[in-house]
Amino acid sequence: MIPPDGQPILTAAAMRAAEQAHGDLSALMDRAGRAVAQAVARLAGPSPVLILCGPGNNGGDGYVAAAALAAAGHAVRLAAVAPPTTDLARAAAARWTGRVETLANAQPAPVLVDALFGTGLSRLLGHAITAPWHRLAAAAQLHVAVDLPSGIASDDGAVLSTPPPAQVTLALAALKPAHLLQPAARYAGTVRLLDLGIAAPSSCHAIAAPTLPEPGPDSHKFTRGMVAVVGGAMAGAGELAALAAMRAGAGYVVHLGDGQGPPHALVRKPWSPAALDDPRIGAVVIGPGLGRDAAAHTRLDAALATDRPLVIDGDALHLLDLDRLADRQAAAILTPHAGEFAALFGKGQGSKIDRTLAAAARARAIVVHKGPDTVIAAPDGRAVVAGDADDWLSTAGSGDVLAGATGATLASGVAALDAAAAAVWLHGRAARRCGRSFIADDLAAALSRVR
Ligand SMILES: NC(=O)C1=CN([C@@H]2O[C@H](COP(=O)(O)OP(=O)(O)OC[C@H]3O[C@@H](n4cnc5c(N)ncnc54)[C@H](O)[C@@H]3O)[C@@H](O)[C@H]2O)[C@@H](O)CC1
Ligand SMILES: [K+]
Repeated sequence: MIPPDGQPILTAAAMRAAEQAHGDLSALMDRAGRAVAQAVARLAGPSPVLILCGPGNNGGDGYVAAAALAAAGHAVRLAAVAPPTTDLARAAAARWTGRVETLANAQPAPVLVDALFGTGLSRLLGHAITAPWHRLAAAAQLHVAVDLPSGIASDDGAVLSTPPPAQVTLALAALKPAHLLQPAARYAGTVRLLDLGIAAPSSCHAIAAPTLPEPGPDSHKFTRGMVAVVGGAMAGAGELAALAAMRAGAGYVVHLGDGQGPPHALVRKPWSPAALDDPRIGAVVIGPGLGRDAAAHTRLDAALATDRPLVIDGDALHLLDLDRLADRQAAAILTPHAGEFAALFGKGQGSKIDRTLAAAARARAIVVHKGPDTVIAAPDGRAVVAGDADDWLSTAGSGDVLAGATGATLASGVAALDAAAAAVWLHGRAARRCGRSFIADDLAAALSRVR
């Protein structure tokens, strides 16, 4: 049971291609079912298990798992929604010599295993399936999904039919987008990967703890990374971003604009375009509290005209002409939430991952598409997905904190995609450290503890 951090994410088609390339599908199902049995046995302890099997290969995994649990002496029953329809599932079902109960009449068990549908789900689940399944799940103490919670769309995380939430989802061979994308991910509970020994290459991965440069004996404030935050109409938002940049590890942070007060470590200068010419600046953060007036336009213009790496957030995203990015050599990271993303890139097509990749290609920049799930995409087709954001992050200023943290990681010298992913990771972890009803200032402070 491998944690999802850093693991490849595959669409259903890519997963099928990886299975085909492996060749021996029956051996693969055998491995999958046994791995599920082992995981369920560990989770269930001595408690009796009821496995619900669908007609396809997800159900096939369920039959193999049931046979393996029974062979190990575990109390296990099985209920099916329909007879198996694939050769693989039929062969798997033949290995289960126990009784096959109907879903409608099945009695509850303390541990319920959902092997109804996986990556092959193609339509809504009927009431004849959902009603007894919800009844059985409500009576169970532990609900485990095989590969995916049934009823959710593997590739885009849509919920076709609302499943009873699982506490644990056992992803087979690789993660699927729905394990991390909302709204599906909230039904998956804790996701654990079962390694089936097949190569599952992907340019899309789950977020993982970053490797960021550590200060050494020869470090000084400018080698740690210098960040310039462009202030604007709402000075507090820019200052919050500046504070976050300091807490995320930047050695020197300057706020260009109005505003005063602590922290004393923050360097304050009045806005001037010339201030951006300092060659020591490793990243310019623009957008938090910038406003949308003529002055804001001028400041964004000046930032785009520099050769410094940029983090573009908030108001600056509303003023941004994407074509201006095409001529720039230095990296740019855009951090839109859903509304800003739609305004900049339109509705788009496909999953949040597809749409963010298309946006990154269009902008020729790293795009951090924020939300309860955050997708970070690069123009070269790589993507990183962060699931399960802390719900308490829905607080004013949390985006400013992310923008500032991104300035720090970008100024530290790591590649732009890694810098963006690192900041998202630090931000997410900081939120967890803050507990409940925290404010953005607490979040910025917690970045130090996460670093
Ligand atoms: N990833 C891997 O390496 C492996 C995957 N395997 C399993 O194979 C699964 C995919 O199997 P399948 O492609 O057979 O797909 P599923 O088992 O997910 O479902 C397909 C079957 O369900 C029917 N169906 C789809 N939606 C329905 C609905 N709403 N109501 C009623 N029937 C519906 C289809 O007509 C088809 O018969 C994976 O999720 C995984 O569990 C394993 O067996 C082997 C290893
Ligand atoms: K399932």
